[in-house]
Formats: sequence, C-alpha cells, structure tokens
Amino acid sequence: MTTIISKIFYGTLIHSLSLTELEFIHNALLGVDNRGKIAFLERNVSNEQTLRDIIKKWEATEDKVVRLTNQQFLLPGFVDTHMHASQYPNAGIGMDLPLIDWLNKYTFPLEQSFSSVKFAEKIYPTVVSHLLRCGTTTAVYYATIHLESTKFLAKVVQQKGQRGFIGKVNMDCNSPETYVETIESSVKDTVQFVDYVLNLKNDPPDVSSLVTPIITPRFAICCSSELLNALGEVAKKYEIPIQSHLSENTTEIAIVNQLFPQHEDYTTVYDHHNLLNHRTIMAHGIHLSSQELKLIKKRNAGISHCPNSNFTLCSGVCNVRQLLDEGIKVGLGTDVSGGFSKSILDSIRNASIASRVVYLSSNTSDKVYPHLTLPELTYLATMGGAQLVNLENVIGNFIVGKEFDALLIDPEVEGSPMQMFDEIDTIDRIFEKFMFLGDERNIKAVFVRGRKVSGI
Ligand SMILES: O=c1[nH]c(=O)c2nc[nH]c2[nH]1
Ligand SMILES: [Zn+2]
Repeated sequence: MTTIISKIFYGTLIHSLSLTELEFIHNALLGVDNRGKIAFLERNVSNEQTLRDIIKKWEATEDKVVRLTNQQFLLPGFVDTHMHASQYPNAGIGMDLPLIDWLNKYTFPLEQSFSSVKFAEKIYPTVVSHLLRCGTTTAVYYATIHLESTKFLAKVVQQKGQRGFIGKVNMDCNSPETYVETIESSVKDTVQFVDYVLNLKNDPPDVSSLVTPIITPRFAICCSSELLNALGEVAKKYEIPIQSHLSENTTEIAIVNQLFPQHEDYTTVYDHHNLLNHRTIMAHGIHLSSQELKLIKKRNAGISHCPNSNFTLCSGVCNVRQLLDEGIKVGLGTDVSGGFSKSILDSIRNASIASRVVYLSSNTSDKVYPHLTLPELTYLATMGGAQLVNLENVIGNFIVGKEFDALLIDPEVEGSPMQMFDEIDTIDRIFEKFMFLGDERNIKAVFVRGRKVSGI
C-alpha cells in the first residue's frame, strides 16, 4: 500500500524521549499520512533543495507544507487523565470545603441534573470544545450515573474528534437518595453503555475508534462489594480500562476502612474486586502506604496526579517523585471541578509547585525528594498520560509510526500572555515560558490523528 502524505510540517518540534530526555528537533520535516500517522521525520533540513528532495521522494507537493515561524513549534497533544465533564459548570466555585462535604454540597446536586439529557446537551459540547481548545487531545472523563446523558457525551467526543475515555459513573450506596442506582440498574446500564460506545461508527470505518468506554466505580465509598465485583467482571469480559479515586483524603480513607474492615487497605479493596490492573487509572493516590505503592506497581496500574484539586480541596500533596521512584506510571489530570482549571498547562504548573512543597518538606529529613524538572513535567503531560491509557505506542511523542496528536504553539499571537525578547529568547527559553506562562491563545491549532480539531 502506498503512503499518501496529507500534511507536512517544517520547523521546530519538541517532545519527550523519556522521563528525563526532552528533545528539540530543529529544522524538522514531519510528514503525516492520510490515516493520521507520522510517515516520516527528517532532522536538520536546513536548505530548500533538501526540503524539495524529501517532498518529492514522498510524492507530495509543496502546498502540503506548513512552514512554522522561528518562534513557533509543535508539541505532542496533552493527555488529561482525570476530568469530570459533568462538573464543568462548577469549575471555579465551591472551594470552601474538603472532599466529602464538597461532594454533598456542590457536586452531587449538579451531577444529578444530568438525569435530563437536555441538560447534558447544554453542557457537554462546551466541555469537549474547551478542552480541545486548551490542547487536550486525549481526555479520560467521568460523566454521571445517567446512561443517556453519558451516551451523549461519548457521541460528542467522537463527533468533535477528541480521543476520549468515557465513564458512566457507578454508585449504589452511601449516596444521596436522589442520586443513586440499584446494583441491577447500575450493572445493566454499564453494559449497555459499553456496548453503545464499542459500536459507535468510525470514520473511516476500518480504523480503531478514538472513543473507549471506561469502567467507573465512583470510589469505594459509593459502591457495594457486589457492585465492585460485577464491575470487575465487566471490565475483564470486555477488556476495557477502569478508573476510580484512591486515597485522596484522610476522612475518605477512614470511611473506606470502616466499610471494608476485612481488607488491609484502600488499594486492596479495589484489588480484591479485580479492579486494579494495567488498564486501571486511579486518581490522586496521595496518602498511600509503602505496601499500597508496591501493590500498585505490581499490578502496573497508573496514578493520575491532580495537583490543582489536591490543593483546592486541601486533600494533601502527592509525592510524585516517590511514585516515579517506585516505577509507578503517572499522568496529569485537571480533576475539574475539584480542580478549578480545565487546562493541562495549569496541571503542569501545579505539579511543579506541589513537587517543590514535597522537596521543601523533605529537605531536612533523611530522604530528599527533588522537585520535578521541566523535561519530567513535559513527559507527565504527554507520554506519562499516554502510558496510563496504554497508548504509549500510539501517541505521546513524534516517533515515526505513531499517530499525529499535536499542538501548534505560537508564542507571538496578539495579546499573548508570554513576553519574548529577541536578543535573549532562544527556543528553549520560549518553550519554558510557554509551559509556565502560555495559555490557549498560544495554541494555534490542535490535531488528533492528523485531523485539525481546533484552531485555525
Ligand atoms: O476529586 C474528587 N471528585 C469527585 O467527584 C469524587 N468523587 C469521589 N471522590 C472524588 N474526588
Ligand atoms: Zn475526580
């Protein structure tokens, strides 16, 4: 089969090769084929003749070439590994309470509104468009317990061309009277939802879907042991991923210990119900014992680090360095609306600050935990997230053969929040400024599987 090149980018690419290796590729020529895969990547193409020769070799034409300016660059798309689409209307409010009170006062009442699909139709298209605008090419979503509204979210994600993992939330106990399911309806609706998403029509029909169902027990407090068991079975039968919350808040942990006294710890509760495996994403994981860390590593489950939420709900400060040292997979999450920002750039910044808090408090003890570096933060936002969703061989950086999920960054847009000074601002300084000062105004275009899904 001949490769048909549909787009070629010429300019600077920045991506992670590993947790510590951030690569800047100057004068790069990157070709994307008509199926959205990276067909070629040539380095140091410093003259027009070489450029023309490469284009000719691939039987492409000059009109396919997008020429980046000296300040522009391409980045891999961001992966938000934990986001409550249904809580988006509450982003920026309700920061006065810790987790359990916050759930009861602000979150459950809002989520209950999604019993109306009409309400979902007002909210979900905006959520997905806003996330794409912020450079989130892959999102792992919590919806609500409601089947029809959650199906609608899956359809919106697919129509807008985002890569998405969509979870119908499961809650059969310790929940408000008006926002709870029976175990029977919870399992039945989950299976129906999984079937619905797995049967969504692809475009073109012969490529894998960008949308995947994810089994979503809200957290152990809201799920009976019978429900957790049933969900473990559904996840196994369909070979689909699992997400939940783990060890976010000390009161939450105490309640779990009370509800499940037969299990050693919170992590074991999920493990016992076959919900902890290489496809599992656990949000938070702040207060884990060394035994729990070992179990998470053994099962190859991942942790979604949501630092904005952890600060905002005063849940605690996650020691990401320790997770990484243990060899646990880590990605970043916004956790809207526990976190007030929808942008992974915000998660990057808060992850940096959280790691400095950990460093400062470890500074005088036997074990010092160095704060996260720029290469590490970049990795967590892209490749780390890709690992959590088991797509590390598909997305996350610009390796030939991977799919082209990318952001075209323009530091010079009108009203840009980052200031540059020609005399001193080399591309590495510009990149760092973007990561700490930039925002969606600097994200000129967003691509998922080679298709432009946001921007001009
Ligand atoms: O940050 C959180 N947001 C939630 O909605 C939630 N539910 C259980 N535990 C939770 N933590
Ligand atoms: Zn959450």
